Amino acid sequence: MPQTPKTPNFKMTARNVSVSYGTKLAINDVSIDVDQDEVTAFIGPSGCGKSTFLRTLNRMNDTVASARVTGDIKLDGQDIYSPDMDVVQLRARVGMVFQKPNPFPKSIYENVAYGPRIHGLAGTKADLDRIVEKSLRRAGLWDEVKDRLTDSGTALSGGQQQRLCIARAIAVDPEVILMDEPCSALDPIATAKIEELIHELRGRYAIVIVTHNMQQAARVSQKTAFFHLGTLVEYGNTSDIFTNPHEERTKDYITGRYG
Ligand SMILES: Nc1ncnc2c1ncn2[C@@H]1O[C@H](COP(=O)(O)OP(=O)(O)OP(=O)(O)O)[C@@H](O)[C@H]1O
Repeated sequence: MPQTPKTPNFKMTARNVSVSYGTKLAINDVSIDVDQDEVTAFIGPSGCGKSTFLRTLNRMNDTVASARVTGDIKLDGQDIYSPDMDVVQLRARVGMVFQKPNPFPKSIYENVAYGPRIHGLAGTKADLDRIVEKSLRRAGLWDEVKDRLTDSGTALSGGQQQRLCIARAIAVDPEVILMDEPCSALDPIATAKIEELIHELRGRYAIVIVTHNMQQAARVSQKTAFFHLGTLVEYGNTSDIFTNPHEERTKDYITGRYG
């Protein structure tokens, strides 16, 4: 039976976004919609601008002095580059998980409790305990750490550390989670756990993932964007991008002709 196309439910919209570092143009005129209910993957050869574009979605590029972003990016219709946007609040709403797991050198509990505490999300210690447990459960880590919440987060395995970082992002109740090559430092078993987790989190959060691994993009995402030399070459349903790409450059990349 033919599938009824899903009604789009856009959480973020980017229009004509360009990014330069000094005089070097890293992203040129990219427009994309991020659907609330889907996982969106960014793929493309090294240096094509995937991470740069990802970081525009929660203004992480603000931290790079030479970076200049132009164009228009909206979250629920609100301009995230508007002068009255509270960037701390924005980064709680649009959370981020990095390539290398980066837990704070604090206890497992504190890693997760820190954000809710500074954002005033818990009135009492019992509230905070509940948020910590819920976030660790959602990140698929609770059973492994519930008896050692006071141990240091940095003592966990790499895969557990990455799930702790996901729990830390979840704890402040984000709407969007950006993941910048979240499995590149992990072994295949830890990678499979993160991919499983992405499946479980889909729908609750809009998820955007940068990955070098095309099989991973095919496994975890519903939409794929292919970047090359700072431009968005093709964006569409993951199944179409991998089986029936429209653009020659996409075809060459997914068949391994370059990259
Ligand atoms: N902080 C920075 N300062 C100057 N140039 C930068 C900076 N970050 C990235 N670039 C340049 O911008 C371009 C895009 O880099 P970016 O890291 O976004 O690409 P990428 O597709 O994510 O690459 P990779 O897959 O290797 O991580 C590259 O030419 C890179 O050298």
